[in-house]
Amino acid sequence: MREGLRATLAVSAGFWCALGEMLRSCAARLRMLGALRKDEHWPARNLGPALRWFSSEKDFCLPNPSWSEDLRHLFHQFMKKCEDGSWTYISEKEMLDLQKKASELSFQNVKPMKKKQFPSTLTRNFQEGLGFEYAMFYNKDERRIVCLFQGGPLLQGFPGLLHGGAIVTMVDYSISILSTKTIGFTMTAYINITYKRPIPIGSVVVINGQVDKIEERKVFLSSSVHSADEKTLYSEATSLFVQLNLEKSET
Ligand SMILES: CCCCCCCCCCCC(=O)SCCNC(=O)CCNC(=O)[C@H](O)C(C)(C)COP(=O)(O)OP(=O)(O)OC[C@H]1O[C@@H](n2cnc3c(N)ncnc32)[C@H](O)[C@@H]1OP(=O)(O)O
Repeated sequence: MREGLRATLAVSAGFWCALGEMLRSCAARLRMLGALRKDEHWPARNLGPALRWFSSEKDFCLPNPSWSEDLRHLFHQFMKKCEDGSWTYISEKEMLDLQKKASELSFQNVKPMKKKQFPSTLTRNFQEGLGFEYAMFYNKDERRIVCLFQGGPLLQGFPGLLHGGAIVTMVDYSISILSTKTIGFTMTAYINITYKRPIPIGSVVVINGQVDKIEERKVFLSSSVHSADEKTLYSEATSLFVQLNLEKSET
């Protein structure tokens, strides 16, 4: 009898969780689609606050209701690739740890922000589905990084298309994690990007970054941005990251 009751409660809890997830998913998709509606003046009404206060407890790299089927599909494909250890999933915690360590570095004339004022990195400051939705995977042996990226309506440039600055931001951030994981903290010295095709807002792209060459403190990288089906090459970039000379920057 008690077993039966427990099973009923478990089924019912599962049902409410699934229903809650479904409603959240619909709300996030509707919010994104509402923002994309052509007859709506931008900024769209009823979006709620567009910026979020960052919570370190949540892993924003995991699928959320605003993720499209394409993004979920690619995410699960890459999670499978992680099973043999060749690729590793980069969790939000790992990114936050890097960011925390980075915030401890001292730069000339830069006052570190107080912890309370400290939001996350640019790419995490938007509400779910409205800005940068992404997950990253790292291949240590091949010195590669893959970022699965879905850009939301707040990243609009031309109507319905992603702003080039948002694209290069995501490329830069991905390869900055790659170069940092390869030789320690680095900063972008330059990034040369060629935009070949426009990216529709809400579509999923795959950013591939790789280390081409390391010369002492210099890391040369190349990257590309493709559609999820790999048929369209949207952008290509070459860049130089320089490992921080901490002795110099601490003075
Ligand atoms: C995951 C993290 C999470 C952390 C938190 C999340 C962070 C995400 C951030 C994403 C990435 C960014 O946006 S970074 C932000 C944008 N970038 C910046 O603000 C960087 C500003 N620039 C600088 O601070 C500096 O110029 C550096 C650090 C890049 C380099 O200065 P330095 O350390 O004094 O090095 P320096 O001696 O000048 O140069 C070292 C070597 O590099 C060469 N070099 C230097 N700059 C260039 C250049 N533009 N083009 C060609 N070559 C160059 C020099 O010729 C030299 O070669 P040789 O003579 O040895 O052959």
